[in-house]
Amino acid sequence: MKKPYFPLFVDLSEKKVYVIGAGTIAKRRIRSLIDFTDHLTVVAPEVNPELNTLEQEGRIAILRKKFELKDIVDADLVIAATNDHTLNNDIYEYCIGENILVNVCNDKQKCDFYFPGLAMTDQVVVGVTANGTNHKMAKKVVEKIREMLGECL
Ligand SMILES: C[C@@]1(CC(=O)O)c2cc3[nH]c(cc4nc(cc5[nH]c(cc(n2)[C@H]1CCC(=O)O)[C@@](C)(CC(=O)O)[C@@H]5CCC(=O)O)C(CC(=O)O)=C4CCC(=O)O)c(CCC(=O)O)c3CC(=O)O
Ligand SMILES: NC(=O)C1=CN([C@@H]2O[C@H](COP(=O)(O)OP(=O)(O)OC[C@H]3O[C@@H](n4cnc5c(N)ncnc54)[C@H](O)[C@@H]3O)[C@@H](O)[C@H]2O)C=CC1
Repeated sequence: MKKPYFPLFVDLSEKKVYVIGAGTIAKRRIRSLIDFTDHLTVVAPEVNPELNTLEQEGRIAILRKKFELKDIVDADLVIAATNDHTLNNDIYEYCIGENILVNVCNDKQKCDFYFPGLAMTDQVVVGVTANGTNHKMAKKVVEKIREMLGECL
């Protein structure tokens, strides 16, 4: 049986994180990531309005353009979250070749790491995965943990 993924708590504060795509899925991931890095760049021609606000607040940078591989030459971590699956796959292939950690949101086989559901307070960070098998269960567990942490505050 495949072994579960280890919950490694990583210092992303100085890492260059790129999210390609700026739709529904990307927005949720960006909302999670901004608490962990000051170097988050989004590349997409169409951008969810909530992300414009984060840009105005200086919390993310946005390149409003179609993605090109040269956009991520200095990347440490990449999330491919466009609705173009061929492009997501190209991003995956490039990142694997360049040893850049990559997550492709529409294909769990193309993820160096899974994106966790997050529950956070000032003192605690909890990340939850169902090992790629059940994002609905991950969501349910996260909601329970959020309630529990809320009760402790
Ligand atoms: C494997 C994984 C890889 C990765 O890292 O991308 C992956 C993969 C996929 N997700 C899909 C769809 C959706 N995922 C969500 C939500 C979440 N997905 C998350 C993680 C992961 N998703 C990774 C580990 C999963 C695990 O732990 O088992 C969470 C935890 C974190 C986050 O994304 O922020 C977050 C819940 C927590 C939270 O909300 O707090 C919703 C919305 C919802 O559920 O409300 C939908 C819309 C559909 C719906 O509504 O059903 C599909 C499309 C196929 C399908 O529909 O099944 C795939 C592709 C595939 O499975 O191959
Ligand atoms: N939203 C959902 O609930 C689910 C989404 N998915 C998958 O997740 C992926 C993303 O879904 P959503 O966020 O809902 O899509 P969306 O349609 O909301 O957003 C797509 C984003 O990709 C960007 N994009 C398209 N072509 C691009 C290019 N050449 N360069 C840069 N950016 C480009 C668009 O500008 C847009 O910001 C898709 O592959 C979809 O199949 C799968 C299951 C559920």
